[in-house]
Amino acid sequence: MDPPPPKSWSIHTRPEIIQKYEILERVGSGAYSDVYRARRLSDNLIVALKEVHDYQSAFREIEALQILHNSPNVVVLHEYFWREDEDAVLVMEFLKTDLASVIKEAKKREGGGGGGGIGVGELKRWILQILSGVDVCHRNMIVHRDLKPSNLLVSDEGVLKLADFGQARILLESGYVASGENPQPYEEDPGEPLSQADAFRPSDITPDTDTSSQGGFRGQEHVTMSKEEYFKVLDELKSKNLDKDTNVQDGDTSCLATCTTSDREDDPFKSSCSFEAEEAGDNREGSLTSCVGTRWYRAPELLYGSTSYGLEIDLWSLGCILAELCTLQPLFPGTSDIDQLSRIMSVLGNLNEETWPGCVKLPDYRTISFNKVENPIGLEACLLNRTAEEISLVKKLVCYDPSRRATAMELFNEKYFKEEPLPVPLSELHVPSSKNGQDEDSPGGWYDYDEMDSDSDFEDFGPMNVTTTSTGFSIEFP
Ligand SMILES: Nc1ncnc2c1ncn2[C@@H]1O[C@H](COP(=O)(O)OP(=O)(O)OP(=O)(O)O)[C@@H](O)[C@H]1O
Repeated sequence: MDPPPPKSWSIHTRPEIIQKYEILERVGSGAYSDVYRARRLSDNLIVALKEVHDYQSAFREIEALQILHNSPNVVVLHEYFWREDEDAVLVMEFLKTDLASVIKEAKKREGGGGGGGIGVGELKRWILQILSGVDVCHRNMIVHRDLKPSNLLVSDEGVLKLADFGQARILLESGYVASGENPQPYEEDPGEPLSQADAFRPSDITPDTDTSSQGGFRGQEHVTMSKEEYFKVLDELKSKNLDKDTNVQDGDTSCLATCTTSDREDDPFKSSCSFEAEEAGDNREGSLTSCVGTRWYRAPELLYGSTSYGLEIDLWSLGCILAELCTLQPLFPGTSDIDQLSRIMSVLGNLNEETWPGCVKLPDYRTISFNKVENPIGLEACLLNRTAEEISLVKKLVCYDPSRRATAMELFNEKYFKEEPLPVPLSELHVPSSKNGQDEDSPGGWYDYDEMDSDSDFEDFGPMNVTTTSTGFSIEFP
């Protein structure tokens, strides 16, 4: 029998919750939350109760999940509890495993000679599900900002669902995202899930009529749009957003931008934010913080401090995830932001106007410079023994210039998914029975990215020369 959960958590003392749910155990903790497995007393449904300790994170998650309601590859929000001065509690469908565990198990099979890795048909099915989830977010102009294998939850049946929208933002017009009012308690009505009136809820935000005609901002209709049309819509929305932004503070909130010469005395990166940094940098006027996402999956524009990025940051993360599914190894497992960039450069080559027109305008472009990478190894070297089609898929996403990254919708139409071996049905996927190695004390299990905790870990670099420049410093790794 499970030991009783600790009673010190506030969720156990809230009558509105314990009247409806029996809390069974704590299944995980994140930067902003504790998540419990619970039983809904009315019908014994097993649910996840996510107690979110950060107002903004809770608001964003609720807002995004309501807009994405009924999307098959996004976790379902059944209900939420929201009261002033108390943590929000989100009641979600319970999904007992995730893609990180799928990868971990596949690796074990490979090591044990049990058939090896993830079969191509399986790989295709996993990828298609991820693309479907990312596509519906992006057609709703929602940038997830923290895509990684452990945020892709998996049901017993093999259905993959995007979760953890605590860092998500809706890239629509200013003032369109959240009014600052508190959402009111909300309960899913299966008949008309998002139609309750009266109080403000994030679901009261309706899409811009100009753009909804372009292809459905809700649900799962898959509208065929060329890349040009798709980006035209995105560009229109982005430029509308920018027109209204009179106060974009590029650089102020960046991870590296604050490294000035005066910061160098002790540790040149002491001012770097951690990968779980607070989002104080985001503002309602449209300037975004670059301190989002988990480092290994963080796009180069974020690492260089951009505060005016778009959906493309998710596409970079997606590319890293696809590569990881292919090789069962993280593509760029950086131990600090600088190490992250240097790993990327060793594969893709130096960042310059040729590889990414406009990169010199990135807030931190001149703050730090890297040695010239004479012979970048290329993505092929990271994807040994994978097919040309698989390498090409990853290349379409893992490229410097964000405007060159393929959209999720484009990737759907790749020949790769229509060729033999075809994507397997869900029933043929290897679904782990739990999150690997997970226990109460180590909710993240084997895959908890401990090594990413520090942003100022220079030990891995070996010798380096730090030179003061007029704008900051330059580091050379001889
Ligand atoms: N619906 C769910 N069903 C089962 N487990 C879940 C569910 N949602 C979250 N979890 C688990 O709870 C833990 C924390 O969840 P989540 O990642 O959403 O929180 P967070 O505070 O936003 O985390 P992070 O630090 O990764 O941003 C994770 O181990 C996750 O797998």
